Amino acid sequence: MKIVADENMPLVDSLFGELGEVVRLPGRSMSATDVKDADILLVRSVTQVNESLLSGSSVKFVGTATIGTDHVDMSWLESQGIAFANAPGCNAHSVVDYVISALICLCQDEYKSISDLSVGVIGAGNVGRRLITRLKKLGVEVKAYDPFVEDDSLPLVSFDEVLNCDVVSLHVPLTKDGEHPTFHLINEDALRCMKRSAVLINTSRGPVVDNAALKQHLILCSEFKAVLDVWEAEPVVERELLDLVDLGTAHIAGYSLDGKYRGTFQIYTEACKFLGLPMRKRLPQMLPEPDLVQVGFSKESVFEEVFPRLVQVAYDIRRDDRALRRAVLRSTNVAEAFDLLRKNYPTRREFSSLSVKMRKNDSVNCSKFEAAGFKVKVKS
Ligand SMILES: NC(=O)c1ccc[n+]([C@@H]2O[C@H](COP(=O)([O-])OP(=O)(O)OC[C@H]3O[C@@H](n4cnc5c(N)ncnc54)[C@H](O)[C@@H]3O)[C@@H](O)[C@H]2O)c1
Ligand SMILES: O=C(O)[C@H](O)[C@H](O)COP(=O)(O)O
Repeated sequence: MKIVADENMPLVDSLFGELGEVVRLPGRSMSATDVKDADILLVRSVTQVNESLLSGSSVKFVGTATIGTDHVDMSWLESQGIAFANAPGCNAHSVVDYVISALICLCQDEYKSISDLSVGVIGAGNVGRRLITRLKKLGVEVKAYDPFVEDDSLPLVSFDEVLNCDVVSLHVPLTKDGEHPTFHLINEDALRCMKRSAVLINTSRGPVVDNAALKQHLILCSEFKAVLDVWEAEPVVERELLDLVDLGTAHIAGYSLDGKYRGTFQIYTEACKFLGLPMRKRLPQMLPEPDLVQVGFSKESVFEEVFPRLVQVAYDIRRDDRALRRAVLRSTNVAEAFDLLRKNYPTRREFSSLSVKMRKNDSVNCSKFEAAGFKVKVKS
């Protein structure tokens, strides 16, 4: 059996190696010739999986180690009887870590606490729900908008109402058809409805925000802030827009090691099911021990003061912002520099890989650290 896989997918050899011959290729330039005689195709979001890639090939199963599926023509795959799997929720916690790190960073600049904010979450799926849960437990006022979800446990409001929050964070798939398409969901009109001093965070897909309208809005409204992990013309990043946003990163919100491993593992699980083979590997055995396992604070520490520092120890979004700005400034080929940053992304672990050492009687702070996504170890 021949398995063609994106070269930037971890664990492929150890998981799929025993199923067949694995050939690893750059995802963005994968061609019909590359995949013609493959049985299994494993991709990430940079490979367009459609008729022109797969027509006449022997591919029977396609797996994408991503949450998003907008790069895959699923109806064509179905019409051809080609099985398909993505990895729902695989890196959802990583994206939530990213958003919390962004909020902490912006709050620090204004000497504010995260609990001073109201946050509007657009899209209450795997990422949105986890974000809502963590933020609510941290004392943040949260509202959510999702026309496809009915759930009394969620703080669901109308689109206009969600846009009225201090922060609006996008967690929708990129869709162009149907009753509620998300292409340019945030356009000139939506931006005008938001507060003048609002923050827009986009970790979904670039075209969910009309980038030209956002650029114009940032030029006209100096108080408005934007945090962009995804860009409309990826892998090209418009320099002028990058200069205007507060934080800009190279589509790495979901790039925790945990999330990437989970993504490959989820499609390995689906491939084994498809092939009717037993799964011989388990994910926890494969994840390495994190470098930083535990942190502790002095007796006098106050949660509000140590929490931002803890978040930045676990994941500091400013490092990824600096890396993108440096790459874009120095490179003559922005697209290549963007892809290289993603290919060489350093190991990042999820908040949940880090334990906070607490005193036995400190139940209030224990629950706050847990709410933020960290593990808590109580000193006996
Ligand atoms: N930047 C990254 O690294 C990264 C990582 C993971 C996911 N993503 C992106 O984030 C998206 C969301 O991830 P998820 O795991 O939460 O997906 P999900 O499918 O679990 O949830 C998406 C939610 O969006 C809702 N939705 C759809 N159209 C909507 C609309 N017009 N308005 C409001 N809500 C709408 C759906 O009902 C669903 O509840 C993915 O599709 C992917 O494109 C990006
Ligand atoms: O949809 C997803 O899961 C994310 O956007 C994913 O992290 C993108 O990473 P890529 O597949 O481009 O490496």
